[in-house]
Amino acid sequence: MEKQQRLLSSKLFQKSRQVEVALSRSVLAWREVEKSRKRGSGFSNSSETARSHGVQVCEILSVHKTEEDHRSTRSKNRGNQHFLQYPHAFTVSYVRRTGQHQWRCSDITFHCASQGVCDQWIEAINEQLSLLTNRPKSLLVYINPYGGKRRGKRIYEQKVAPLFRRACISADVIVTEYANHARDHLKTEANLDKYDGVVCVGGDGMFSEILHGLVARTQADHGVDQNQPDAELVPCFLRIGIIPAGSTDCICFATIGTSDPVSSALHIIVGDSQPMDVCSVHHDDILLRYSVSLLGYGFYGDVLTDSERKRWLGPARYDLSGVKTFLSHNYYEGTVSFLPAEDTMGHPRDKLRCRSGCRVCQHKPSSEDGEWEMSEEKEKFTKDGSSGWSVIHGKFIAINAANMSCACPRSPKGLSPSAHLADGTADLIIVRKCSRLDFFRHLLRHTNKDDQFDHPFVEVHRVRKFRFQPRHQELVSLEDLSETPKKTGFSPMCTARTTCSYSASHSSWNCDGEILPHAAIQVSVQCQLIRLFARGIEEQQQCVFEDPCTLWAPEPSKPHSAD
Ligand SMILES: CCCCCCCCCCCCC/C=C/[C@@H](O)[C@H](COP(=O)(O)O)NC(=O)CCCCCCCCCCCCCCC
Ligand SMILES: Nc1ncnc2c1ncn2[C@@H]1O[C@H](COP(=O)(O)OP(=O)(O)O)[C@@H](O)[C@H]1O
Ligand SMILES: [Ca+2]
Repeated sequence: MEKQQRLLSSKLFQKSRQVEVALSRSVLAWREVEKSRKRGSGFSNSSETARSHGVQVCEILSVHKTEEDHRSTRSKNRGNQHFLQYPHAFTVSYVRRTGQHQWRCSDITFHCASQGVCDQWIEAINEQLSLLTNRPKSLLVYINPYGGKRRGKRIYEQKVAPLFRRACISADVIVTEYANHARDHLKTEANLDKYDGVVCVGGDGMFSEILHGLVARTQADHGVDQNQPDAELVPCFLRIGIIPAGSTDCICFATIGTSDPVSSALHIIVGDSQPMDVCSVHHDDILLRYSVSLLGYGFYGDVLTDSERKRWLGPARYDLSGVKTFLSHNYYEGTVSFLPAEDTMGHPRDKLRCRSGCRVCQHKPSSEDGEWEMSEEKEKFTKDGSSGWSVIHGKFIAINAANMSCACPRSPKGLSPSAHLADGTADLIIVRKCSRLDFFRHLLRHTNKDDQFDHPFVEVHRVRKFRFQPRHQELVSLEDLSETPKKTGFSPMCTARTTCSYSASHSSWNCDGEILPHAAIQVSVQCQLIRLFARGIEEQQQCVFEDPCTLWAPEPSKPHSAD
């Protein structure tokens, strides 16, 4: 094992135990000094039995002097010789993994013999922390006070703000007063030069506001016309952090592995960075919206439309509307065309799950790559009327485009368990007209380990672009492109009827939880357009880091000791 260079080492006290403490560029480690060798000076490498503990420097939040606490500890330990010998203390706050992707902040206090040693430790750790340049120092926070169970403000103030303060991060907080407040503020007013990131406290709908504000601002600053479906969009510079306080929170769940405000805050503090694909949704030459999670027509569109009328119910509205929509059992007729992503490493039905450091996402072809040019060529060729695009006419219960897994507490593996966060593709899931029982079987598989694509009426394709054209396209006036959705009218020629009273020729698109006013859309995946303060879901073993024991190996020359 490669030996790490020790920057500082001391014999200190932790609780009532004497410990050896050492700092390298990457690890802060400590281990109990064995009784037999307590009188010796410096470190010994002969101890194979003492248990080493350690924390990666990149997962230390902060270090500070422990004055108040220390005094009370001293009085508690009156008479204890060690505490009289070690009257100064410093506390290190660090990330501790508590299972199921949950992170917590833990503190450890080390007691030192002199003020000088204590200061030296604080300075040395702070120096290493200052080298971590990806950490945000200043954040712009938007809170939706009405998202989810209306707990956004309390969650931020009680769970997140204290951690930001501990990590010396300054935050300007805006509690939104109306829908699209955050989007418009970001788009036109906010002085973004002041910040290292934007934090969204709310659900997927609130995230969508931040996304639209930031992407629109970035394109405006670079003179890019978002309405052009072929425009090359400029990636957003600022990262976005999500503090989950909504109803589904699938963007947070699928990028961190849990929807937990404290874990999210810690990922922001350590300065994680996760690139994310964004789907642009156009109707002819007008940009309708962007989407990062689910674009769903039919079932999920109908669930959303119905649930909006039940907002007062909070997150439970989706379950109620889900059952109602399921019983309605509507289907819709139309044409789906898509450009398959043939040049990617993965497939929607493989077992290559997108995890922290995902190789499929790293492999994504860049615009300079031959691979990418080839697929662009193929597309042009197709527009002339030949191969490349695939076309499906039919009757569909649901058409879902999952740009990421869409894992959430309701469906822990998500709509498309092997979809990738940043590979430049989306998984297009087509559920054809089938019986209620079959559709129920398909839905049920979103909640267990069975393959939801293993049905004859379901097909799934990994795509770069797709289009949908409903069978009977109503005429849409330009006013209909405004943000307030209008209910589509019944076409007199409407034939896509169901056996139930609740039926319409067209459904709506559910775009990250917002209703789209158009049924006919053209969608294109914009590879890695944004970045989140996240790292993707960690494999359980990824929490293990380099063994701090290497720090205890003997130094060739005397280490810089602060004993
Ligand atoms: C039989 C049980 C079936 C359970 C099926 C669960 C599937 C859940 C898939 C969830 C995909 C979520 C994709 C994310 C969407 C969000 O962007 C978006 C906005 O989130 P926000 O409110 O935080 O802003 N959320 C949504 O659109 C919510 C979708 C939730 C759909 C719930 C559907 C429940 C279906 C229940 C059917 C039950 C049939 C029972 C028959 C007796
Ligand atoms: N102050 C506000 N008043 C009303 N609506 C708001 C406000 N701030 C944000 N919104 C809107 O609330 C909607 C739902 O927000 P979200 O945080 O996603 O909660 P949920 O997950 O419960 O849907 C979004 O469409 C967002 O634009
Ligand atoms: Ca993707």
